[in-house]
Amino acid sequence: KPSNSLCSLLPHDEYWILSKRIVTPEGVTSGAVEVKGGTIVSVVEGVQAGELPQGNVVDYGDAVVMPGLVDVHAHLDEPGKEEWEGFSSGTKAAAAGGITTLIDMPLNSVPSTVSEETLRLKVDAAQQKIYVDVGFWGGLVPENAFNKTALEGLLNAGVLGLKSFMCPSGINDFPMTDKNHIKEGLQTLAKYKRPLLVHAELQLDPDSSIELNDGLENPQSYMTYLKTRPTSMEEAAIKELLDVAEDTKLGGTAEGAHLHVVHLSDAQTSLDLIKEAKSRGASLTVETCPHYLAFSAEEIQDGDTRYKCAPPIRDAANKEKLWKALNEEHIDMLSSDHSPSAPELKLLNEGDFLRAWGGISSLQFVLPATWSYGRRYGITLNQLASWWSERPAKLAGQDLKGAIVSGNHADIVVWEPDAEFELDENHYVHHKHRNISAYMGKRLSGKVLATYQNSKKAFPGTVAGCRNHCDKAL
Ligand SMILES: NC(=O)N[C@H]1NC(=O)NC1=O
Ligand SMILES: [Zn+2]
Ligand SMILES: [Zn+2]
Repeated sequence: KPSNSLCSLLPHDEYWILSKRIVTPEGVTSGAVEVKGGTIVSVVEGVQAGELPQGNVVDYGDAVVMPGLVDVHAHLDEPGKEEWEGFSSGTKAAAAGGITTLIDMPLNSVPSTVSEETLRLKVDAAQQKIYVDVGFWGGLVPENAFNKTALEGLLNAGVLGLKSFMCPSGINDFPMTDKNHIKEGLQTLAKYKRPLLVHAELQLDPDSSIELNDGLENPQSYMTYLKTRPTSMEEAAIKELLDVAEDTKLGGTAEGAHLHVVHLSDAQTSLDLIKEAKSRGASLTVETCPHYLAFSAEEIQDGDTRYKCAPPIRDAANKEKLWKALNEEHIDMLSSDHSPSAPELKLLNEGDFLRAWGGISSLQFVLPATWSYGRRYGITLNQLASWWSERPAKLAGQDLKGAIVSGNHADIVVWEPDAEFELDENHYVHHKHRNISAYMGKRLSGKVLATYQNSKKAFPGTVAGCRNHCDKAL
């Protein structure tokens, strides 16, 4: 149930969104998207405002009309960690950033979403608070991995798939899984034709970070942190995963299940291993996140723990390779991995990279961030729609989302690629804590003008002619 403080669009059940740049799977076209009862009825090519019923038309000129973003990886932290983020602040940030569907991760809230009961707590906590569509991943943890009844209960209760960690997650009630847990979990997922999302880092030598903690190296230097999580950790995890990925092939023991590697940072051997497994027929996809594409380790200032995340942001050469892999379709999609904490845990005063919370806060800015840094690599609007909408919708099993085609949900973002803005103190940020976001202080291009979700306008809330709760809207 969405928030009832949402502002509905125009006082019409049917309306047209007009633009010279509508991004459809066939390409960019000029015309109108016809919406009725929250569904896209048609894309009318070449039509002009004057040819449509007056009053029911919003003409956006040459602003881009694109499918709303589907963020398959965000941590909203409710219930239990309301002081970190929340359904209300998080989904307002999503709407303001052009995200119309967000799939919440099973950890960082208390309790973690690892059973039917804990999923109910999530759903209850979200009631009346959400401004965009929200779905949930469940957790695959040692406790439920060999318990088919428990996993089926969780899947029957509505999680869209499962997520597991191959290294310590930093959350006590979300322990890591090994290869055997994953192999077993995939058997159940096969029956439901659902994916397993994996945080693929494997700690080879647990002692290495202790040495660094002993003060031998400067904990305020990002390079020190980088040494604690080398690319070999991603490589080792992916190597183990590839074994079980074989099971997802046609005719394999887990045919129907799907493996998805979250937030890939290493664009070299780890990516090569993924490519190989794909070519052998494994049902496998991989995502990366805007922070790996926007920033590089060399430019992170000493003590600026806003940039601490796992896996870490690597060097500039790696960043170039990530863009190349995206452009060549070896990386399938993007996600935010919005993972904020209470500001105190970022230890911004001490600037200790080894002890600060690892997680990037970015939700509201992922579209302009991808565009601002990506336009230098010649990315197209259709690529953006594919990485941010079409493929993530498919991963989450949302067949009626992710593309502007008739019959789909009217989930739409309207944005202006050439409009620039400064993320300074005057910029309205909906995240619970603006100061911990890695993008604050940056200048970005790509301004979201409006976000439509089903029969509503989710952002901005105040619309001419709307008499519905505008005071409470965004
Ligand atoms: N628990 C949690 O959100 N961890 C995330 N943070 C991060 O930087 N990487 C993650 O997996
Ligand atoms: Zn992770
Ligand atoms: Zn995450």
